[in-house]
Amino acid sequence: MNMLVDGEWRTNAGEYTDDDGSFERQETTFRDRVRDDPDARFRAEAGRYHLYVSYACPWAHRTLVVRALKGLEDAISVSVVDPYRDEDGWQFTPDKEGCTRDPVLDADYLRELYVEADSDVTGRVSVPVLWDTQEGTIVNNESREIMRMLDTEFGEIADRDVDLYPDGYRDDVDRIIDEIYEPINNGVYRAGFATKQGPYDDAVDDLFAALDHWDDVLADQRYLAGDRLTEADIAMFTTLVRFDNVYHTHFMCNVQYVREYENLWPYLRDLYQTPGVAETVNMDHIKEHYYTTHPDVNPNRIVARGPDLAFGAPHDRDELPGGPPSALAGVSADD
Ligand SMILES: N[C@@H](CCC(=O)N[C@@H](CS)C(=O)NCC(=O)O)C(=O)O
Repeated sequence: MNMLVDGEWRTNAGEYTDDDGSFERQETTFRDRVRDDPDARFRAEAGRYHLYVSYACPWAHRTLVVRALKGLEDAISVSVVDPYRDEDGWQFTPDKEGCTRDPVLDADYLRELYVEADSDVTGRVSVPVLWDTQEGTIVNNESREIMRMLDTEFGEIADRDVDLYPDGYRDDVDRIIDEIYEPINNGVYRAGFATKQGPYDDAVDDLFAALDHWDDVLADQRYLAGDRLTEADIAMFTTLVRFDNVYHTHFMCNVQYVREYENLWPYLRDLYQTPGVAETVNMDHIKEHYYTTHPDVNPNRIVARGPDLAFGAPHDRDELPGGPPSALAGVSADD
């Protein structure tokens, strides 16, 4: 695998899978927090933080959705890496459609930012990254924590009063994010990167048992935690929106398409149609990344054509109690 070891880039630093053929996701390295507190080292401020993402990455996508829903576009700037990741890791290719340069170091590779933050860093060079332009360092590179910071610590700075971790729902939101992580969010990777039949079968069993479960839950409630849109839905969304186009085929999660689920498919369309969300989905980057970046899985790098999904079709979920935050009413792509 490709990673930084003591600040040096290595392209042969061990394997993705353990001896049993099971995929193992590494712990992320930078775990500081931005806080809504004037005395905090990383205090919430407009214009101070920069977010590095790939449109392809479901983890990074979570942070983009929260940024869009809260209206943090002016306060937190973004760089988008090339969806194709080769041996050199994530790269900045500003001339490519949808990609941007790095305004911080004018770097060619994301790994340069990691080394700038810690010259001895050992770890994977992953997105998302929340960068502090004041200290010139990485605050955090764990999507769940960045999602929470953008949601709860930038209240005064955000354009919209959108709370995705509301009082009264918090325990459920945390529990659901935990519950869907291993079988669903990480489950598709466990299936796709398994190098033996047993771990693949286990991953697929867990994945579809969990999808069946949440499909049942969503028969009677609009969102995962009930009648409110929360961070748990965002965590689910970024996996579901990639599912039929990528995970079903590329990662062999082909027991069922999401679009065949009675409730998950309208739920996915409902989330997609929530103001601000559709603009965060770049299916070209998503498909290019997965189909071209994993030579062990798809050595010829052919990008599968279909399916063309009707994310904009009516969903009828508004018949259930609740709905998107009222602050989003009337918000359109141009706002
Ligand atoms: N736990 C991390 C995982 C992030 C992650 O694995 N991102 C992938 C892209 S989808 C990545 O950048 N991988 C590059 C690598 O691991 O070398 C998070 O949720 O933020």
